Amino acid sequence: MSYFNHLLSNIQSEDSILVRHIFASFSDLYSYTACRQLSQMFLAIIFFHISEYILAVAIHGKSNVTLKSLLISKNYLLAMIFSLLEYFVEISLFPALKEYWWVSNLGLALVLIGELIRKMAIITAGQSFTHLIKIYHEEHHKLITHGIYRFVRHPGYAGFFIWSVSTQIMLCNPISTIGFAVVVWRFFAERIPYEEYFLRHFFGSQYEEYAQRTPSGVPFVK
Ligand SMILES: C[S@@+](CC[C@H](N)C(=O)[O-])C[C@H]1O[C@@H](n2cnc3c(N)ncnc32)[C@H](O)[C@@H]1O
Repeated sequence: MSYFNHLLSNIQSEDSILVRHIFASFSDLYSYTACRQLSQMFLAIIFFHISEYILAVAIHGKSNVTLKSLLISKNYLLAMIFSLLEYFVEISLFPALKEYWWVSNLGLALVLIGELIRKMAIITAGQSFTHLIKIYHEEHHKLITHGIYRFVRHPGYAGFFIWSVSTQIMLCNPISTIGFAVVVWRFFAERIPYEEYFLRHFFGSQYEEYAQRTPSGVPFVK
């Protein structure tokens, strides 16, 4: 009996050494830092795209919404893949860079703020908020100047700008933080005048007055 107990305890202690060894190697590869930051990133992305689609269906009806409302383009995918590559290279070569928790947590807070601003815009504008820019005036398209649109003219874009750049701050990715800021800013700096050309056409002086008293919401875009 005592022999078996001895054998059992030997096996248990050898097992636990082995298990600890496996866990140590596993945690080297997938450290707490990487697990937490990457989980936050994937949750942020999944929540953003699925909620965009669900809101579009809820507001415009399923028959008027396509998978394009998931807002996943080829360029967007490439940017996200680049940012993950940057993350893996940096966590392997300069792991200390990912340990600036105040930076990562600030990014997380801004991701939530950006998401909230964008979703407030979509809900406030309702049917007037379409993922494709309207170039013909439809009857149900009303000028929205209340709620979050009282403070900025493009809360949907401002929210996305904050959200996308902050995903990179959250990952402590310096190159992608700058890259995302430049690319997303340029995209909106071109899109806003184009969108407003039609809004001025649809709503005339009403839009002009609104634009005069309300900032765009995207930095350095008038
Ligand atoms: C993707 S939504 C973005 C809306 C807005 N730019 C924003 O960032 O919240 C684009 C559509 O919203 C419409 N839109 C933009 N501002 C609007 C406003 N203040 N009132 C009504 N429709 C607006 C545009 O005509 C366009 O078809």
